[in-house]
Amino acid sequence: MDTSAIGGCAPEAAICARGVTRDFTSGQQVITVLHGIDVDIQPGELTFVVGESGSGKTTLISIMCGILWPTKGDIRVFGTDIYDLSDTDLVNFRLENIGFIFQQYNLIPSIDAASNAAVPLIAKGMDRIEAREKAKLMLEKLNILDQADKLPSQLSGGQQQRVAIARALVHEPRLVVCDEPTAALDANSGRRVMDLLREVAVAEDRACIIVTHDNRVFDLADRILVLEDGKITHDGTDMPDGH
Ligand SMILES: Nc1ncnc2c1ncn2[C@@H]1O[C@H](COP(=O)(O)OP(=O)(O)OP(=O)(O)O)[C@@H](O)[C@H]1O
Repeated sequence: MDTSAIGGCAPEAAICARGVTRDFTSGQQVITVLHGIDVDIQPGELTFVVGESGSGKTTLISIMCGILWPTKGDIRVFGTDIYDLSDTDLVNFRLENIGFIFQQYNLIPSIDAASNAAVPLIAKGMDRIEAREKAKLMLEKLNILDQADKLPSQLSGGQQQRVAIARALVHEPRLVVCDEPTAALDANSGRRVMDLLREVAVAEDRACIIVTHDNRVFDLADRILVLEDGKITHDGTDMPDGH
């Protein structure tokens, strides 16, 4: 495998980020939100990204999952330099390899929960009936099979979040990226979702990155990265002292 494009990338890394910088323009002002992030995410690990509001967590994971271009720097996901791909190849790469759960669930309002959860399978060409059946198995694991025929508007916030989680996991992607996946859930449902993320997303050839403020689940992390003002200030198996 060619590792020349990104310095020091282990071929087995799930994600290798080098010098990742992201600027946003607001009026005349340019704000640098990420300052040259270098990090490797290992397969088989549940990695948490924590940090104050505005520290750049969502920006970082959006870049890692191929939906937000870095201003500078490189990202390699399972050996592919994703921002060197054409737009079509990047869409296909995401479809094949990445599941994401964002704070906005982005469910399609006109189709029911099972069809929403089946979207990645249908996009990959699976027959609709088969895709719905597979999606229902995931809804069952998330304890909301009884909501399968309901429209998103008929579901509570926590139920909608679980449909979004089912949609992210249904095609068994190698990389799962989640922004606050337990935010709308009670403690038991939150644990259940974390167990499922571990079960589905963490295997030798897979990885899962979770942005969370939820200290109820910190003990489940294999690795915790703390982001402060767009820089990684802590990288360890636990939270830094005093947190
Ligand atoms: N599209 C954008 N245009 C301008 N500024 C942006 C944009 N997206 C993010 N920002 C700014 O970048 C900074 C980091 O945002 P980001 O959402 O990555 O932080 P975060 O750590 O995920 O915060 P939170 O925990 O509140 O979700 C913030 O100051 C935010 O206002």
